[in-house]
Amino acid sequence: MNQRFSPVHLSGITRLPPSGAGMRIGLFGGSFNPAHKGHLLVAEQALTRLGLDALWVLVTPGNPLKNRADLAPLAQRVEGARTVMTHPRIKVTGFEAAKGFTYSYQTIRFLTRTLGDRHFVWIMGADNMVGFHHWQRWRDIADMVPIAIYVRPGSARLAPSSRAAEALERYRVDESDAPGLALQKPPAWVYLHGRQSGLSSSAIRARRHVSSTK
Ligand SMILES: Nc1ncnc2c1ncn2[C@@H]1O[C@H](COP(=O)(O)OP(=O)(O)OP(=O)(O)O)[C@@H](O)[C@H]1O
Ligand SMILES: O=C(O)c1ccc[n+]([C@@H]2O[C@H](COP(=O)([O-])O)[C@@H](O)[C@H]2O)c1
Repeated sequence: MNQRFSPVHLSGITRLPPSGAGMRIGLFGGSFNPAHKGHLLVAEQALTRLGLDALWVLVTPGNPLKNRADLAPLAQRVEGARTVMTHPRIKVTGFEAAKGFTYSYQTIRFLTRTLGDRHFVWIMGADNMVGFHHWQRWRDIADMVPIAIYVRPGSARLAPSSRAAEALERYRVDESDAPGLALQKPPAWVYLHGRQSGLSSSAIRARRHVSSTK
């Protein structure tokens, strides 16, 4: 077996990062197939704008709504995310795989129950807000944790009129109140505008595919 992906190595990537009572922690889930600077932008903006103590990058074993045919191994995606998102308050983990979690509501339920004295915020790009109503138990997610949406080219106009955004409209928090979001009782969500990145993992994969077939 390739040493890099051995079970021993995997155990190191599936640990939960350390944290303490009262900490404000952003949960930034994703495929990161591969990670890119757009992810770093969202993570850094979330840290600053939401006044977070830490941001945990949760590298999913596989988005339940995406085809896994070209999904790189978890260890490789975690390593890539650690390389791209170097920041003292950003921690990358693949812990959902070790727990056997498929859906984000499982992850959020587990974290909010077992670490009930932390203040978690779920973070996602605007494209995920557009399809959020397709997620397993999305209304329960909104009841469990405040949510921050970060603007993304291509979804900037669609996200605010998405089905989930309309259903949750009355819980929307003004952007100027974003620093207090982590302490708000859910449902509560904010739409963050700011610097945008046009990068995407699918475009990177497509470019790699073209150059490998040349
Ligand atoms: N350029 C970006 N701007 C804002 N949010 C982004 C950007 N790229 C990714 N995100 C967000 O980061 C999280 C993880 O995204 P993911 O790993 O699926 O990357 P992706 O570039 O969207 O991948 P793909 O192109 O394969 O769908 C998601 O919440 C996604 O909305
Ligand atoms: O729980 C669900 O039904 C669900 C559906 C789609 C996506 N997600 C999660 O959303 C996060 C972003 O996924 P992705 O592939 O857009 O990077 C990641 O943590 C996924 O596990 C979760």
